[in-house]
Amino acid sequence: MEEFRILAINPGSTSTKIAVFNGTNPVFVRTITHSTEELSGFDKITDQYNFRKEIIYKQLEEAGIEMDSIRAVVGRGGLTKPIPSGVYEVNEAMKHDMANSPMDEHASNLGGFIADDIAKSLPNARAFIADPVVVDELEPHARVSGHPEFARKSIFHALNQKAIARQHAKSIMRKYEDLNLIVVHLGGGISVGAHRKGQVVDVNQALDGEGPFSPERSGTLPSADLVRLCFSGKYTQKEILTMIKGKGGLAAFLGTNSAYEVEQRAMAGDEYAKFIFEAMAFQVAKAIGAMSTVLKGEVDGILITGGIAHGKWFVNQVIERVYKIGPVHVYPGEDEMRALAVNGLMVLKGEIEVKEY
Ligand SMILES: Nc1ncnc2c1ncn2[C@@H]1O[C@H](COP(=O)(O)OP(=O)(O)O)[C@@H](O)[C@H]1O
Ligand SMILES: CCCC(=O)OP(=O)(O)O
Repeated sequence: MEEFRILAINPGSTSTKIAVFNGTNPVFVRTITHSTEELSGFDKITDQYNFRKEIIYKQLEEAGIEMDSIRAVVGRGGLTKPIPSGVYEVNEAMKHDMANSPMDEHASNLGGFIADDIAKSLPNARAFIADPVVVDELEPHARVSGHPEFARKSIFHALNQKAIARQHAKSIMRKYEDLNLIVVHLGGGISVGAHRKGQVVDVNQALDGEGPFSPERSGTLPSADLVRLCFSGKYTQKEILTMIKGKGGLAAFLGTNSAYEVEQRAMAGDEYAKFIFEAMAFQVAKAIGAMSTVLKGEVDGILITGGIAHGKWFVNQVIERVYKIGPVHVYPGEDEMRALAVNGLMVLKGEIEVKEY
């Protein structure tokens, strides 16, 4: 029997990832990285729409991918309203909410729009998103911030955290729903989630709120100092928001969003780069420690994933601080492309029900 062909599209803050699967078999996989410099030419992330779409079409064309046989285009989902984990067909309500999100922007928003656009240009394809960044399974206590004016939100690498957690559970012949895991995604943004029996009951708001600083984000900042800066007249609102997301973290300290470059610089003797990179590892380890208390110390595993998990030196810096909390497993890169494709495939085969947004 002929396998369904799926196109998976994953716009991240520092990359665009594209993959074509025949059934569960990847026949084309490509990652295009974007430097801070390259992206700083765009005022808003929505302005990157044509840039990212053209990259995708160019890559597919150069690879000679036969498009008409594609039956599903699955994009990484963005800033819709908070929703349960699952696969959602792209519809007008979703596109409206992504375009008018009260949250600041994120590249994953483009995933749903581009998937829809490509699917509409094909003879027999549907557009979906799967486990978008707004998957919300927080327990009630985790929603409370320090002031009733602010509620904590669940915005994180839901797709990869869940995919890696399930992959890990399978590898040890257990069910994801039976395990307590701390999953750490080290990408352009960094999220650290407490997965209790298959539910992400707490996680840092990795977009523009809190947690460790990351290649392009500031993470938690001292709040009163931030307020004073906002009212100092030195910066516009947009400039301050860009300090928090886009040009915060490594980009602010070291002028690059490439953790790979920072690691190379640190290894070549740049003491300042090494110090900042160590500080990032320190903050990641501290977040893992915090999530272990959410799980009341019952931690079956700490899973470290994302692009930066390729960097042994950084990962070791984290491990030496957290190995007493629970067994650590490293899954470098991500399983997002397969997760997107498999989710689309399961819908096409009728194995899971597609959810309506
Ligand atoms: N071999 C490596 N060693 C260290 N860091 C790496 C390596 N490969 C990629 N990275 C870093 O991973 C980060 C991107 O991670 P990724 O999960 O692809 O992010 P995103 O999807 O958010 O764009 C970048 O800072 C990149 O430099
Ligand atoms: C918005 C949370 C997900 C996230 O930060 O993704 P990237 O690391 O790809 O920017």
